[in-house]
Amino acid sequence: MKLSDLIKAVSPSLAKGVSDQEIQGLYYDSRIVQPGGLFFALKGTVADGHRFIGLAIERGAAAVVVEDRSSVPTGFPFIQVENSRLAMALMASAFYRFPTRDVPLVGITGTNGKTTTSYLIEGIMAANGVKAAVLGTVSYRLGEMVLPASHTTPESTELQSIMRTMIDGGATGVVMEVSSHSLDQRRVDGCQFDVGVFTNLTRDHLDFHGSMESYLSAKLRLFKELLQPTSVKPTRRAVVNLDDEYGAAVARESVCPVITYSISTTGDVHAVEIKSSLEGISGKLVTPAGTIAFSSGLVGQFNLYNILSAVATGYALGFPLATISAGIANHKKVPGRLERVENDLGIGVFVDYAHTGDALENVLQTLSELKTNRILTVFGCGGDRDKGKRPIMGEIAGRLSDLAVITSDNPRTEKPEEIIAQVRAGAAALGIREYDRATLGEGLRDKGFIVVPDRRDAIGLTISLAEPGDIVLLAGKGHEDYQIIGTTKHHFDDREEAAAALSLRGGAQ
Ligand SMILES: CC(=O)N[C@H]1[C@@H](OP(=O)(O)OP(=O)(O)OC[C@H]2O[C@@H](n3ccc(=O)[nH]c3=O)[C@H](O)[C@@H]2O)O[C@H](CO)[C@@H](O)[C@@H]1O[C@H](C)C(=O)N[C@@H](C)C(=O)N[C@H](CCC(=O)O)C(=O)O
Ligand SMILES: Nc1ncnc2c1ncn2[C@@H]1O[C@H](COP(=O)(O)OP(=O)(O)OP(=O)(O)O)[C@@H](O)[C@H]1O
Ligand SMILES: N[C@H](CCC[C@H](N)C(=O)O)C(=O)O
Ligand SMILES: [Mg+2]
Repeated sequence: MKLSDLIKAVSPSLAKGVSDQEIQGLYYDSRIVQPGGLFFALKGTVADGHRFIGLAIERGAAAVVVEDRSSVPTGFPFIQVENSRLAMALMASAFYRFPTRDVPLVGITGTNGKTTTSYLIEGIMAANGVKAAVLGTVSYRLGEMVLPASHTTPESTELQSIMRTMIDGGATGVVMEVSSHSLDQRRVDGCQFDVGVFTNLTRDHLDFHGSMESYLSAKLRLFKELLQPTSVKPTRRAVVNLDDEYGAAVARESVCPVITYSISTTGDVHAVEIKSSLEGISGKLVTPAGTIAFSSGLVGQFNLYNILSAVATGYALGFPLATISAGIANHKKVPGRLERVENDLGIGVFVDYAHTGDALENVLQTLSELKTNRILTVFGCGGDRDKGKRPIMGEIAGRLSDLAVITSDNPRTEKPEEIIAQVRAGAAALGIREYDRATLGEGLRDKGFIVVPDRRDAIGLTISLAEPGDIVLLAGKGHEDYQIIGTTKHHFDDREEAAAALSLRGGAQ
């Protein structure tokens, strides 16, 4: 695409040397620039991309997009903009021929439930003959075409490129998770959403956002700015969880019509006659278009919320009720979300991605309502992430489990023992018993917790202790097949570790 065409996507404050040069690709990392590329200088949290302009030019960049032109060599073509990330998102959309103009696009934001909701919406779309590309934490996927996910929401250049590839490859719809980081960093500003979904807002990522207010305002961008009607998509909808503390604010701030959902009758979409067990949830869905029965293999009240958000989205997209209900029944299994590790020992082993206080509380609450015996929880907190959630998660795991096993979860560049000490403080403050291996060897007599820093060891120990009827929850890593220590990813999969520990007892299936 010619630079003179690409520049039309933005309103530069100044541009020099822009002509018909053919742009071969878009780059924000100087280290991978190819000849003929357009380099965006981004001011990051660690480095300032403007420092790497010289390097990008050496590697053959044809022009640069900058916020500050002082580091551009005299005579080199540049485009100066107020916000390089925003310019990159808009130009990426144009470069890849506006992928989201022609297909329905659903964006889901919120602290928890995005991945699960995206899989449910994929199922509803499929029941309506729409083949959806699903982009999020687990992978970037279109049917059998699966790309590994670097981020929950990729950077705009990757995002637009992936969507273009998937649409050309047969996608007729796109469902994507929209993380708060991506809203803050303008990764999705080149997207034309049809529906924006708000699931909930609870504590997470305060290392990045600083406060709940700024975390909320990042999420609100989707509803206040990105759902403005345009000539291409004049009818847009917001789908909002009215039961969440911040739901009313999101509904009030939305610039398009809002469809609310709730587990009480206050929501435009709600559910009645609910039956819930370890096998799943069933009942009736009430929508402005009528009422219909539903049944799902998903477990727990939090998943009822995910079902309601997906149903409200199906309704917002104008799908018939019967297809919505069929889609809910047939959705693709969500990897690592209350995923059962089968065994012959009568132990309920579940791998789950709960890595926030709210998620952990929800999943443990759900399991404790459904349990027949004890709950043993293995969990940790990620390094280089929100430190404040650590004691909170320690307290929740200690309070809602018979035994909480505190271990490591992606320590990254932090010292595992320091992370663990912060988690431990929350459990210890409950005044429950702290075990060590020797005292635990005598049996789990009282409710308590134990620190086992090595995750493999922690899983092995916990499974060796479990009795028939117990529930073992392995929380925090879900679908992840790695443990990040320092900056290196080592293969590690909770599901494989659990199966190995079960087979030591002769119980793996
Ligand atoms: C905190 C955060 O979101 N960081 C993202 C951010 O990096 P940054 O601002 O720190 O970048 P930086 O290192 O300061 O560098 C600034 C610029 O200089 C460039 N550079 C740097 C070095 C060099 O030699 N040459 C060069 O050009 C960099 O490519 C970058 O463009 O911009 C980068 C480029 O887009 C992202 O890859 C990076 O994601 C990092 C890897 C990350 O871990 N992000 C996580 C926290 C994240 O985004 N998570 C969310 C959601 C999680 C959830 O909801 O659970 C997600 O959507 O995945
Ligand atoms: N609606 C919900 N409310 C609260 N907790 C939930 C909800 N749905 C799922 N959870 C819990 O949160 C965990 C993560 O769920 P899911 O992956 O769907 O959320 P997510 O928003 O995509 O998370 P992430 O931001 O990390 O990608 C689940 O494993 C479960 O424990
Ligand atoms: N996308 C989230 C996932 C956290 C999962 C947990 N296993 C951890 O590493 O903290 C993040 O990067 O904060
Ligand atoms: Mg997710």
